[in-house]
Amino acid sequence: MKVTTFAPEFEMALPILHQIEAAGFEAYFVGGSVRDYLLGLPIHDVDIATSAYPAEVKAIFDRTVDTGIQHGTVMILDHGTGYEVTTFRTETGYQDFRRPDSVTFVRSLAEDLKRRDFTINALAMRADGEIIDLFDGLADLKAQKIRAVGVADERFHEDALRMMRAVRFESQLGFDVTPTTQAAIQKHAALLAKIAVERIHVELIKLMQGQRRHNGLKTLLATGLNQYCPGLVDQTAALQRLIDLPTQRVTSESAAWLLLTATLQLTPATANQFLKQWKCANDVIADVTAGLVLLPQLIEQRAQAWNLYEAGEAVLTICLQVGQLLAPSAIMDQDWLAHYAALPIKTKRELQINGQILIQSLGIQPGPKLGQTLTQLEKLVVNGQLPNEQDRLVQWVKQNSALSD
Ligand SMILES: Nc1ccn([C@@H]2O[C@H](COP(=O)(O)OP(=O)(O)OP(=O)(O)O)[C@@H](O)[C@H]2O)c(=O)n1
Ligand SMILES: [Mg+2]
Repeated sequence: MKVTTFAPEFEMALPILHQIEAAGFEAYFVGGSVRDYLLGLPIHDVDIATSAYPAEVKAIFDRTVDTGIQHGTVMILDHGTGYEVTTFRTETGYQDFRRPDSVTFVRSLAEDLKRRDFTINALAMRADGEIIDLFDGLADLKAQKIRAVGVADERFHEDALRMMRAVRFESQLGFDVTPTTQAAIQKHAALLAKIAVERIHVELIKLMQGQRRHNGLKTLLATGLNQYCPGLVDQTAALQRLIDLPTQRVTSESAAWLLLTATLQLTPATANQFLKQWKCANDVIADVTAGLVLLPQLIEQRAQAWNLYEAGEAVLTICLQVGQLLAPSAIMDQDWLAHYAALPIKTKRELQINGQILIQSLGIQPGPKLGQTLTQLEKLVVNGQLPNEQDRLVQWVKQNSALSD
């Protein structure tokens, strides 16, 4: 098969392929970019594979960086954006199920493609548009199948993370893992224990945000991969609830974790531990734990102005997304975004008073009481009980607060 038009992302990188070919070597676009282009999906990174050895690649171009030279990867800076060019390689050993014991550079594209994970990821595209399809990846793209290249057991032994990639692609692409590949995942699920949680995290969160989340989750559960994921061990009932939810997508990492922790019925405190085990970033943990406070308030329709204010717009947004899956009618009964928009202030910075002003205008001393009074004022303004005007706020302190005693 030959494609006649290129995506702009490929057009931009074509001079690199041409230069490598002109030097007498082979060069191809490979991996996810070829797959996504053939599926009509947006392209993320354009990866290039070549028969030229790293030193030969560096001799062809003016500006290069050794980004992963021991694995055969050189970054080319000659054509604007950096492009990673990787020498064809085979890997042997895999004693630890995640890193090859040694990488051997080879001159043959076939040798390189046959150690890739799935047939749809083992396609290569030449500068003239010819698609090299040694493992029936095109047929699998058409049939929407995720099939390991060659013997599935070997592919998962080489890198156990590939089992998570399989279920992630099921969700992202809406494809199905073939029965043979699925059986191999089930057989080797325990190898996932060898993989760093950070890498599993990336795949799980892509799965959770995919268009067919339930598809990937079903296979995760059916193969027992969940048994090697922190906090998901023996969570069959919760995962089944997640599978049975409406199919709308969640579109951020925080929303994905909120959906997962809410379905697992975690509290903010237990979610904090769960998310730490998954090595989540602190800002994600903060949003998700705040979301677990607000979400039930929204679903039970008891969220007050102060609750919305404390949560903030970002947390409200993820709660609405997740709430629409967990309790659609309850969540949609009120226009929470309008409630939020109507708040007199959105942050403390907007409050027309601060400690300095109180100290100056009332001659009071700094201390814990000052902080308490400011919080009191903040609540009164948020609840619409006092206008956000400096004079009125100072006046109120004079008349009401213990500070002026
Ligand atoms: N564990 C892995 C990771 C990657 N690959 C190969 O390297 C390519 C690029 O890897 P990567 O960018 O991680 O994944 P993509 O398939 O490109 O998917 P994404 O769209 O998420 O980048 C894959 O297509 C596949 O050919 C592999 O065989 N085994
Ligand atoms: Mg990629």
